[in-house]
Amino acid sequence: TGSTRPQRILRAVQKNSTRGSPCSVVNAIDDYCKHKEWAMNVGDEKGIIVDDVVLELKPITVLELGTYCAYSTVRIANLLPPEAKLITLEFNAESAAIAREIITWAGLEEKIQLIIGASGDWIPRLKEEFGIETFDLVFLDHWKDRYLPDTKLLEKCGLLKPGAVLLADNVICPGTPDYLDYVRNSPRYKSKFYRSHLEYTQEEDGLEHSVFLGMAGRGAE
Ligand SMILES: C[S@@+](CC[C@H](N)C(=O)[O-])C[C@H]1O[C@@H](n2cnc3c(N)ncnc32)[C@H](O)[C@@H]1O
Ligand SMILES: O=C(c1ccccc1)c1ccc(O)c(O)c1[N+](=O)[O-]
Ligand SMILES: [Mg+2]
Repeated sequence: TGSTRPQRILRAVQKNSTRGSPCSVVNAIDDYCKHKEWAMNVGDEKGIIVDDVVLELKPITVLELGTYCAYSTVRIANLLPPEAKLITLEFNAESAAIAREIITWAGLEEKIQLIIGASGDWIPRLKEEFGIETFDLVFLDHWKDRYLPDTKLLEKCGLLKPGAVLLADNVICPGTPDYLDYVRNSPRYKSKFYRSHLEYTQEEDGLEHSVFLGMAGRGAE
C-alpha cells in the first residue's frame, strides 16, 4: 500500500521546511504542489489575496471550513494578531492527522484548534463548546455544495456579527453557483469578487469576499 497525497505533502514539509517557520512550510507545500503533484490547497496566487484580507481585517476569531493539509490554516494563522484564535473543521480523519502534524511542525498549535468532524454537526456546537461569540472571518473551502447551507447555519446560530467577512474559495472553479447567488443578492451581504486562478494552474477561479450586514439587512448600525 503506497502513501497518500497528504502523507507525501507532510514528507515534503519535513524535508524542505524549517520547524517553527510557517512561511517555509507554506513555501514547501507550494513548491511540492507546483512541481511534483497538484493538490487542492488555496495556493500561492489566491493565497496572496487571502493574506491581504487577513492583514486588513485583523480578525481575532477565525473559522475555516475544510482543513485538508492545513496549508491555508498555517498561512492564515501566521498573520493573525497574538491573541487571535483560528478554529478549523475537517471531517476526513486521515487528512486531519496530517494537518495536525503540519500545524505542530509550523509551531502554530497554540493559535489553531483543529476539530475532526462535519461542519453541519459542529457549527451549532461552537458557541457552547468553545465559548465563541461570533467569528470575524470565515474561510469557506470545503465541499462546494456546503457553502450555502453552512452560511445559513452560521446566520441561524448567531455566529456572525455585522462586519464579519465570509471569504469563499473556488467560486468559479469548481464553482459555487447557489452560494454566489445568495451572497450577491441578499440584503444581508455586501459582496465583491477577487479574480484569480485555480491553484497551481491557469484555469479561471477567484474568491468571493462578503461582508455580513446583519440579519435585517439594515447594515451595521
Ligand atoms: C479543498 S480542501 C481544504 C483545503 C485547505 N483549506 C487549504 O487551502 O489548504 C477541502 C477539505 O474539506 C473537507 N470537507 C469537505 N466537506 C466538509 C464538511 N462538511 N465538514 C468538514 N470538512 C469537510 C474535505 O475532507 C477536504 O479535506
Ligand atoms: O472540489 C475540488 C476538486 C474536484 C475534483 C478534483 C479535485 C478537487 C476542489 C478543487 C479546488 C479547490 O480549491 C477545492 O477547495 C476543491 N475542493 O475539493 O474543495
Ligand atoms: Mg479550495
